[in-house]
Amino acid sequence: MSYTNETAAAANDWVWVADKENTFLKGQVESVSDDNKTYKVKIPELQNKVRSFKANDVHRCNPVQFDKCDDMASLTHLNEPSVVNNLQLRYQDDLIYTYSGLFLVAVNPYKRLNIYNKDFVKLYKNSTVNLNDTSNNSESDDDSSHLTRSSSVKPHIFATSEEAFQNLKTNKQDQSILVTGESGAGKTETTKKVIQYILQVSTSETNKAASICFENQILQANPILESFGNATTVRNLNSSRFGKFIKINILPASNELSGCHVDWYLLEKSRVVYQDSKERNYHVFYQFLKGASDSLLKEFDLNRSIYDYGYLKNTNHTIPGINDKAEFKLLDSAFDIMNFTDTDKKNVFKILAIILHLGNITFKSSSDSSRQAFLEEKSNKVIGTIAKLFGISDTAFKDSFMSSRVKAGRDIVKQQRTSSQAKFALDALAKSLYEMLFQYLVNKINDNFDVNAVDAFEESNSVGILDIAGFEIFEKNSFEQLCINYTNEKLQQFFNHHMFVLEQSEYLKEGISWQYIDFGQELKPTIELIEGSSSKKVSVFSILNEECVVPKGSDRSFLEKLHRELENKDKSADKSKEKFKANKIRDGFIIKHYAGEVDYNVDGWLDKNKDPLSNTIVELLSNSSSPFIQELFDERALQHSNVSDSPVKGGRNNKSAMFRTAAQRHKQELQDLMKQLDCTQPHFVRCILPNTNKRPAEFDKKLVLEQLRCNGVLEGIRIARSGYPNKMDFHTFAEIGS
Ligand SMILES: Nc1ncnc2c1ncn2[C@@H]1O[C@H](COP(=O)(O)OP(=O)(O)OP(=O)(O)O)[C@@H](O)[C@H]1O
Repeated sequence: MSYTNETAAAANDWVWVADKENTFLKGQVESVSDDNKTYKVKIPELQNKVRSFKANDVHRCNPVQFDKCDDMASLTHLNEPSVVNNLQLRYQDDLIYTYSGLFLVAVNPYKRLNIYNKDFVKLYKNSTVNLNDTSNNSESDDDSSHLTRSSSVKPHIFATSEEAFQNLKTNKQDQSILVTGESGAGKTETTKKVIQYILQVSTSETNKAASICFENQILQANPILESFGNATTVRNLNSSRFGKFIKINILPASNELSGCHVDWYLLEKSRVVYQDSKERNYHVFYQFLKGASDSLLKEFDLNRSIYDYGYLKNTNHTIPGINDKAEFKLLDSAFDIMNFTDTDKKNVFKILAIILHLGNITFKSSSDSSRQAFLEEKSNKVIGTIAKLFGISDTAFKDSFMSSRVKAGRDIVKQQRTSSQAKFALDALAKSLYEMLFQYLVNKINDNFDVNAVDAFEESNSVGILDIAGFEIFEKNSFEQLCINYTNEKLQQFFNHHMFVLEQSEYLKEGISWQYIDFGQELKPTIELIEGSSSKKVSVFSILNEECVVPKGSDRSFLEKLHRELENKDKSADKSKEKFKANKIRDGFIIKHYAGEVDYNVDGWLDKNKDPLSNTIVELLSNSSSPFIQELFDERALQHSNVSDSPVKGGRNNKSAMFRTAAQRHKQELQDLMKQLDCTQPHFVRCILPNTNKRPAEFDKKLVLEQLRCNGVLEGIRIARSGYPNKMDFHTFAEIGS
């Protein structure tokens, strides 16, 4: 990437040069070719060897007074190596937070730093400065104040939290803090720090008891979300496998906490039935089996050995530093604090037990030519246990996954499934149940906050913290990556547009005539390619949804249609088509995202997008004799009917027909999120993974650079530089001029 306003280097200048092994090295320019295209540079780290470089691979170093600078936007020479070098120098001194214009960059320290205690809260409390202060000579008519972080305190997540809190109080406007980054980069820890800070500065003096009780509840929602939504992965021992948006409501007049609400996105439900080697299922399964009482386990026909369960037995059972038994105790008390009754808790554990048993239904390898599924002998007992827990009959349950109903002309006929089809149906049920359980838990947490909401009649404002995975480019990219990359594309668009609005208002305030480009528009073609628009009906999602309902639709027919409809063969002016490329060699397609080209493979996309549950099983369970199971499936059916284009027909038993595809659901949820974010004043945090070994003090420059390219930090710099890159307040300008 090159930066338009970067000044070219001359002889004797110190520069950064590209280097395969070290990412970049420092050197001194010996000479520049007449056409300014080639540089000869002497490199001390390579025994003063002189090497030739193309101009694009040579970037000027900053004067030493800029070393470890707090805000990288102030660097004289703003280029990739300078940004990475500044972060590295700071990281070595445990300065993990750095500003880059509107971004707060946070590099994971992988060690406890003593920078989050009460003294630090005190330091940052009331530390913002008012940009509209008259002493700043601003002639703005705008009567809202803009409180921003002060340069007298060091960059910190508390400074960003304080900025949000003060703007909420002063302008009575909702705030958002958007935290993104790779897995293990520190998003969840950062989110917790924001919550910790907001809770500490917003505690009301007048209603202290109520406030502390509420604070406790907000903090206790976390163990529940982590037990059910986090798992050990290769990257992170406690990885959140879902995105969340936590809104903390505050009464601006009294600073009192008044409520809280959690929304969640993209739970990785495949983990319930399958985990990569060295990874685990969701924490709660291990906590439950290790920590529950003997009588509770007996009630659900479970025993303690993790090796006895198909969905757990191939996973790492013990993780150093994680005590599942102790965590179960914490979960149990979190349930109590969140007002879950004993019956509620039993219902939750019952679903976990059903899922564990579902993984134990196994099939004989079939020798018969029909390839019809045959159960292993011991599975009949498991089926009996599951049916009892579900509150349905054994035979009806067995029938629901051993056979399917297919349309033959006007009739519906029963067809026996093969063992892999039956296993697929069972796994689908386990995954859906887990997702429904997660939804139930979040609903219950939110209901509890609503009941405890302080002074519901007074208007409150919120600080919303979004903790969501950043852009993903893996070796193999599937539907899940498309959803997360599409989300990040939208969030980047939101950032670019926000920056545009801010810059534009600056120029207007100063009376500068300037045609500023809305960089948010640059992302539109990619977003439209994925989700479609009123003018562009055909998109990746629309084709995928269509293939899920047409007879004989398959991953292959989906891919063929994508190539047919979206490839820009006629070189039309359709900008979104420029963002699409077929990849015939790898059975997939390529999308040009802002963060780079991503190669998607379409294996399994139709199954991932469709309702994984058959009508038969939904009907069966919504008529269960267990009120909880019935309610769970009623809830699901209601969700479907709310968004369905067609009205509910045929009453209760027809509810399963109202399903939304995963793509439709995610598109809708994202639209709702963006609508909420649009009404907030946003703040942006980018978490950075410094190494893949989870080690303190290790800084992998290449890894960091890749993240800065993907997470919009370098994009932000590019945009800033396309306007007036350096801004000076009036006094300084006058001083320099005189
Ligand atoms: N500010 C911090 N101070 C100390 N340790 C930290 C900090 N941030 C992150 N860590 C360490 O890094 C680990 C991973 O962080 P975290 O779980 O927040 O990552 P994440 O970005 O939320 O990952 P995922 O997307 O997988 O959930 C933490 O468990 C902790 O050990």
